[in-house]
Amino acid sequence: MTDVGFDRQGTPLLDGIDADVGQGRLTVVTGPSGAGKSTLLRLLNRLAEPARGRLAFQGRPLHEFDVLTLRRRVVLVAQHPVLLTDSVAAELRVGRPGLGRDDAGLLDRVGLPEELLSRTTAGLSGGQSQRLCLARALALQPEVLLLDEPTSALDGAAAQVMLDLARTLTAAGTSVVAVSHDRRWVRAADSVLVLDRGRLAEHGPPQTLDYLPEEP
Ligand SMILES: Nc1ncnc2c1ncn2[C@@H]1O[C@H](COP(=O)(O)OP(=O)(O)OP(=O)(O)O)[C@@H](O)[C@H]1O
Repeated sequence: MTDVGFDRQGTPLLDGIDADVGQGRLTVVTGPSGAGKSTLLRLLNRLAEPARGRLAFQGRPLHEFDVLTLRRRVVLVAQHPVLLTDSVAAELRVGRPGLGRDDAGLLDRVGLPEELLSRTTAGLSGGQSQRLCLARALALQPEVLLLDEPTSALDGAAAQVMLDLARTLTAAGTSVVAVSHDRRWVRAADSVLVLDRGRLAEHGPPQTLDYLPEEP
């Protein structure tokens, strides 16, 4: 991101954002509510388009990518899960109809039991739905995973599974960018972007930051 800005109804919502998301790194975007964190994440796979500045992925301007191709490589898991099918097994195949018999493995990676495979999506809890959306995203084997508040619907143990998964993914070369208010995520990050009222207030490894989220 180079000098990136985004406006809503003529008012700058993000401005002057300069940042790098390195390959195989965990980047955490944090800061007060309404600072523009989700909007920043949406810019990274063209769910929002910048009003100013430049975004590039692997050296190529983001606007040159075919949107569908980009969104299969840079996959966003939204804060509020949207399930697209009526069964857990079908949900895992949304992006990869030819997916083999790795369903149980995908569920296991996000901390869901294999028994869910025979269930409908209708009866899932918020936390289960959020994790199923993440498993659906993992089926695409993304190069970059964008996570918006990945632990907002999870208890402490399940939240730790998510953080461990993020670190496993980065160790395997996937880049993870997560919006989070959780101090554990901030402390575990390779790099942190602190947004405040649409500006990049701080950017660096966690130990160099003044800002620490209120949530434990
Ligand atoms: N669809 C929309 N229409 C109008 N305003 C919006 C819309 N989406 C976001 N905003 C506003 O843009 C600003 C930034 O929103 P954004 O969701 O990016 O912030 P955030 O830092 O992710 O907040 P939070 O931590 O509360 O999720 C906020 O003031 C918000 O009210």
